[in-house]
Amino acid sequence: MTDRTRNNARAPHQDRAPLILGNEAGSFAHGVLAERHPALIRQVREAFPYGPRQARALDGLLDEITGDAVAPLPTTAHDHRQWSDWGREHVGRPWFDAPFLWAESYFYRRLLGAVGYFDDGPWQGVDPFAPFKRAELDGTTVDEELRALDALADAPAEERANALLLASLWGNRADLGFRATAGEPAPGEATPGLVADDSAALWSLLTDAAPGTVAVVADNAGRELVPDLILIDHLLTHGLARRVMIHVKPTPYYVSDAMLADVLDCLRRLAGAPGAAGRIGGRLWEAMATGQLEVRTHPFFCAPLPYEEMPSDLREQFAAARLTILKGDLNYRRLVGDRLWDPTTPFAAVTAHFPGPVAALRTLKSDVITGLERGTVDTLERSEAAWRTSGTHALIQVA
Ligand SMILES: O=P(O)(O)OC[C@@]1(O)O[C@H](CO)[C@@H](O)[C@@H]1O
Repeated sequence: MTDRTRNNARAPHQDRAPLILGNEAGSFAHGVLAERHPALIRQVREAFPYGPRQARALDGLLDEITGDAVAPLPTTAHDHRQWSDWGREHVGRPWFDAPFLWAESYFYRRLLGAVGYFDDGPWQGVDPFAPFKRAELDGTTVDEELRALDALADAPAEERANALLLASLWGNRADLGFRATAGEPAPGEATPGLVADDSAALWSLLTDAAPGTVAVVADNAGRELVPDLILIDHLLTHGLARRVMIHVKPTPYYVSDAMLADVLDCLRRLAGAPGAAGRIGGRLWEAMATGQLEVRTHPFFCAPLPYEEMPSDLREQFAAARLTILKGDLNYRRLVGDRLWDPTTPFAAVTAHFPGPVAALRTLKSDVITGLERGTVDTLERSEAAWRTSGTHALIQVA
């Protein structure tokens, strides 16, 4: 048992920070529920020739999220009981009054229901976000990013490692959910900056003397997952990890979140590229075949719950890992709790529930933040109003 598995007590700060709700006009959370979600329904509706039943269901969902109370899942849904349990306090009440994390998660579940994702029939399992993910992965930006690997091939190992870590970190900017609202600027257009950098601690946990299993909890597909996979290749080929488990979502979620199909698309994209990228793709393909790289999934990854409440089977997997790397903003919100923390609240305190060493690689795209120095917070507050949500800043935090 590690110190962390013993330390399952609630962090002392846990009850003091308020949960983020969607009902504060002008807040980031309110904007997501009021603007981003309706825009997303319209985009999905246009991206497929859905039949009248699906179109009606999407229109109904649009009406519901913009005005009506939260409706339950139909009693015939496979996960009806689970969601009625999770939604006991929210169903029948305004969408905006629910916790932001719950409302977003339930929105994606309802969207999948509207397009018939779980129903018997030809639309079963058709990812409503696939056209957006595919367009991004096929784009020329990915070609450029893959070509840049050739220049890195001869760089000293440490320089290469740090460049790949940063590429994986900043890959999190390419989040298609961000693009759902027309006119919203693409994230990260301003000069990027790290607000916390524990990269030295991260590398110190990964030693080639006694490499262990590394868990990577993936976030977005495409332009985020490609650099994640490249980083994983680096860990495996340099003996910094004996095995890597990459955890992905079981169903479509938050627009661009990665599923197994997306991992396969990215591997094909890499393997089909010329130069260093193609060699990396070939090695990863082989690593999948030998089990050195394993894709895993779990229903909890689409649950509206913080990691503190993860089930024991997942907890055991993370406890067994030398390091778990959690990618992206949503994983961060679920790791520390979707709360309005004082930004100087220690990261180690709010992640004490996590069963093993954990690293967060995240660009800042929501109000949640912990573990900052007071001076950093003061500088950020003076310099830019939207530093928490615009994706212009990022962090590497380790505990
Ligand atoms: O987890 P990711 O992909 O980095 O970000 C997901 C995200 O864009 O979705 C939410 C809004 O829908 C935000 O909290 C968050 O920024």
